Amino acid sequence: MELSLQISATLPREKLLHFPSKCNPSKVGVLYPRFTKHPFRETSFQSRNRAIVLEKQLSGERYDEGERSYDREASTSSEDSSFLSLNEKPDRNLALLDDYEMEELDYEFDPNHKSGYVAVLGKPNVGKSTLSNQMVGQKLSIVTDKPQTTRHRILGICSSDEYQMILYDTPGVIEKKMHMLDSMMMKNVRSAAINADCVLVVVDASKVPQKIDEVLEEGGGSLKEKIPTLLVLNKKDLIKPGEIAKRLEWYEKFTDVDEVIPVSAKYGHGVEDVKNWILTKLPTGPAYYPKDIASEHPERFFVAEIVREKIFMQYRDEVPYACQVNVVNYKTRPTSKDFIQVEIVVEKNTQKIILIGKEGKALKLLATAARLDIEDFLQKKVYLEVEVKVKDNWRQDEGLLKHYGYGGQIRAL
Ligand SMILES: Nc1nc2c(ncn2[C@@H]2O[C@H](COP(=O)(O)OP(=O)(O)OP(=O)(O)O)[C@@H](O)[C@H]2O)c(=O)[nH]1
Repeated sequence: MELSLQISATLPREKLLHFPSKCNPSKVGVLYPRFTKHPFRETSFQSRNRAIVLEKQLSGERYDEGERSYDREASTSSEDSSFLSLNEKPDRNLALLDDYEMEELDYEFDPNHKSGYVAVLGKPNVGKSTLSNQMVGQKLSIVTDKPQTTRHRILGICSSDEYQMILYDTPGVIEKKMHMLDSMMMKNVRSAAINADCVLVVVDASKVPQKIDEVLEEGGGSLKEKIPTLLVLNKKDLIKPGEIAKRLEWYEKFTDVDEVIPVSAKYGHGVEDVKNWILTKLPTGPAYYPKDIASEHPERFFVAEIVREKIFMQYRDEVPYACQVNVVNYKTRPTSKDFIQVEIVVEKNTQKIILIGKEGKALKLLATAARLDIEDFLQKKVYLEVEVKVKDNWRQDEGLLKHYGYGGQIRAL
């Protein structure tokens, strides 16, 4: 029989001060509030294409392949509007505005404006998410002290008046692929570098230096042209200055990268140098996305990620890795708190029992910690309901994995 327990997140904030000793809340900063992305907002290239297609449809004129991509999107979106593709890099030309749009949007064309895609690669736990979050200026990827917490490519957007960098924070490159989930995650890593204008390979400075061939191979080995590559020597705060110089020398000598920059992503040291290096590699061109958005992912994606982060903080060993978090219902209610229903899928009943805890206490603690962060992120009060379900071997089930968003698409509605 399917055992099920629903918990609403109503523990008072004070109770949260008593986290179990194994989790360290200070490791996870809350930086959500500046997020301004609306999930259904069109990007400039989408709106431009929509205008062209509609205009040509009205006049009976044929439209070309590039333009038709909007049309296809429009026709599939009515049947399957709940999915958002993460694989395609938009055509740079489509981001260009015509004279009419420039006037309409009061847009001044800057011929020196730079824009492009940056893939952030590296082994698990080296600090890729921390670096990406620092660059974007807010927390988009979950950061924990456990390896392999990032499961999706997170598209973070870092804009200023002069540039727009689109960052793909990827799951760490893993050698042993234990589950189909691992293989599907690696597939996403591969396509990240294929789409990139430059690549950052992040390594942990506190560890013995290692060749990065495998990381580069997973990240885009089949590419004919070499993409400009920066080696980011992260966690420099953990070693002595003399050691940093030795590591730097080793990586310059034994890897085929264009430059090595030591940083401490956690404390923001050297992050500006990384940005400056990227700027020298990005082509000139207009912004791909409106300047005020920080991610292409919809809010519900981040809600699920926040719950997942809290699971990593609160539970031990294999349990967090066996959890999949899905937002199954998300209702915005203008006159009361938003209603969010989340399911946590685990593989075994024993994991479910651990998640729920004695008299449901552990799940209640988890739900409350998640609710507080979700409220910070959304900047409004929510009613959060959390349910735990068992789905045998979900990490090996291709159909389920695609449904959960590991096939390059995520649910947007
Ligand atoms: N001391 C120190 N710790 C850091 C630094 N950057 C990241 N960390 C810590 O390293 C751990 C892993 O960081 P993440 O950013 O989650 O690493 P990741 O490479 O994205 O990990 P995966 O999700 O496994 O791919 C966290 O505990 C971070 O706080 C740094 O510059 N200095």
